[in-house]
Amino acid sequence: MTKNVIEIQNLTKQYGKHRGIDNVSFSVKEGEIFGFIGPNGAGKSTTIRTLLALIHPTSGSATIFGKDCIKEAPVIAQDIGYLPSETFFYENMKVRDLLSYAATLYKKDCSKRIEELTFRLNLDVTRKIRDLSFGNKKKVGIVAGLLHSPKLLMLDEPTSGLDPLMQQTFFDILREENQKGVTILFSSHILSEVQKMCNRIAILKDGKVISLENIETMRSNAYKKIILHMTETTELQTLDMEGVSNFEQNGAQVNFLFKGDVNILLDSLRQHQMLDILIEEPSLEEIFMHYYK
Ligand SMILES: Nc1ncnc2c1ncn2[C@@H]1O[C@H](COP(=O)(O)OP(=O)(O)OP(=O)(O)O)[C@@H](O)[C@H]1O
Repeated sequence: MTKNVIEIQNLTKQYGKHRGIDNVSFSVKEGEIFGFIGPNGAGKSTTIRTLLALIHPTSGSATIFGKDCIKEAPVIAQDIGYLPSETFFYENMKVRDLLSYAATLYKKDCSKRIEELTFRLNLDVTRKIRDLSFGNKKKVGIVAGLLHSPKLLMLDEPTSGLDPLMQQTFFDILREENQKGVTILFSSHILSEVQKMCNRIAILKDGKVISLENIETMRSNAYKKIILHMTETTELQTLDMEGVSNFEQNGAQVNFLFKGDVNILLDSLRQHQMLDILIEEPSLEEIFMHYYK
């Protein structure tokens, strides 16, 4: 049976009077890419920071590699790579020096891996941190998180600031790591990137895990948001069809969510004159409202 790399039991973090996370429980299996998704303020960072013992839980417990994540934090840290959502580095240091310094935290020679990663991410190691753009600082964070070839990666909103090409390179690197057996906890508020990368996801809302899903199940239940700009304001009676929900018509603009065979939908729409059609991914809030009906 596959081992659990992370096991979280009833983890609660209260920031004084403010809710951080409330009774969070889930586990991540060895070799999994596990998505951790939720809107801003849901508690993703709080969960990750508690697992890393950067903050202490109010109650509950968690283990990583079978060890208590608070009591044995220093031992566990040797095998974890962490990419925080916002990176803070010594602004005056050169990238090369900063990465060499980060490598001294680990009991191994990381120089070859630093070279490989900075090359792949096209990161100029001769520049000072303060002269880097937001995206390039993010790349420094990625290299710092991966340089010791950890067995577990905890990535908190890792793609913010990376251009699409770099995101692709970064995803390629993550997939290669995963193929070597590395387990990945990937937090995001972008459903599409989680769907692309992950095997399973936990959905967090208001500090609570509201659902644990297999990504395949989630995909087969995927909603699309459809926005139509009509040439006239006639009522779209024909859209009273299976798979349509949250239907709203405002003059010539029509919005609704659709789940099902898009060909049937397009056949139905063909009967109308339209100026434009937009097909978008619904927001997480919309999915929360409709996916779990
Ligand atoms: N240091 C703190 N003091 C007080 N409240 C905090 C603190 N850090 C987080 N919180 C609160 O805990 C809740 C969870 O925040 P958290 O940063 O974990 O969410 P998140 O899912 O990572 O959101 P985001 O996507 O915006 O980073 C929020 O309501 C937030 O206001």
